[in-house]
Amino acid sequence: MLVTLEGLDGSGKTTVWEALRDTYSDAVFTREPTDDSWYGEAVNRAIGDDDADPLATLFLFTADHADHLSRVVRPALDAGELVISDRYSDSRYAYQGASLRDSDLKRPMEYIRGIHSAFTRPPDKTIYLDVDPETAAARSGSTNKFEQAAYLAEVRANYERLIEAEPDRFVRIDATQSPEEVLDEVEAALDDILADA
Ligand SMILES: Nc1ncnc2c1ncn2[C@@H]1O[C@H](COP(=O)(O)OP(=O)(O)O)[C@@H](O)[C@H]1O
Ligand SMILES: Cc1cn([C@H]2C[C@H](O)[C@@H](COP(=O)(O)OP(=O)(O)O)O2)c(=O)[nH]c1=O
Repeated sequence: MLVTLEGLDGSGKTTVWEALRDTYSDAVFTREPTDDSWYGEAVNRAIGDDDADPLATLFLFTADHADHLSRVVRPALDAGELVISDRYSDSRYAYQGASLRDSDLKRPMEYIRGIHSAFTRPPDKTIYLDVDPETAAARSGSTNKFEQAAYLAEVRANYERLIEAEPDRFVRIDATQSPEEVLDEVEAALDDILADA
């Protein structure tokens, strides 16, 4: 089973993801962008470059996803493992859908979802940590171009469109709560997901 964690920078995904490793120690924990491949390194170069071309950045993230699927996700799922990924394809739809809003692409998010539909492995469930852009930007320290409140507001709107399109796949968690409360709710949601599997 593939469960993904999604949310704005600063929503608390990594904090939750780290804590879950103790509770679900048999699961395969992974993330996007990957941190163990040259594809992921190329992505992080683009993240750190304010002049990086947005369309080229989309394809770097997508290349990293293709490698992540073949090297990590599909083998683990084929072995019957529970896979928990900190960010996955919804981040591409939400973030690059926003960063390409002024491009020649008429409907960027739909274009990106179309590219992925030819090869991706959709999540079975997605836990969405919901937080307002101002809180998210304040927590993340606005350290990179993706962490600015105005941009995060567009990303959040894209996430809401994804949730509206697939309400049964998403579990919304109020991430403005304390870390302990957020983690309690995420673990309860994950237990429910696994019980229904
Ligand atoms: N529920 C929370 N309430 C307040 N601060 C939080 C919460 N969750 C995480 N943080 C803090 O916010 C910052 C970003 O958390 P992180 O888990 O890295 O978020 P993300 O991976 O979603 O960007 C960290 O300093 C973390 O300690
Ligand atoms: C996976 C992914 C991440 N991102 C962005 C979100 C983050 O700002 C940045 C790096 O992701 P990450 O290292 O997960 O940052 P954070 O832990 O703060 O969420 O890349 C995309 O724009 N598209 C993607 O497909």
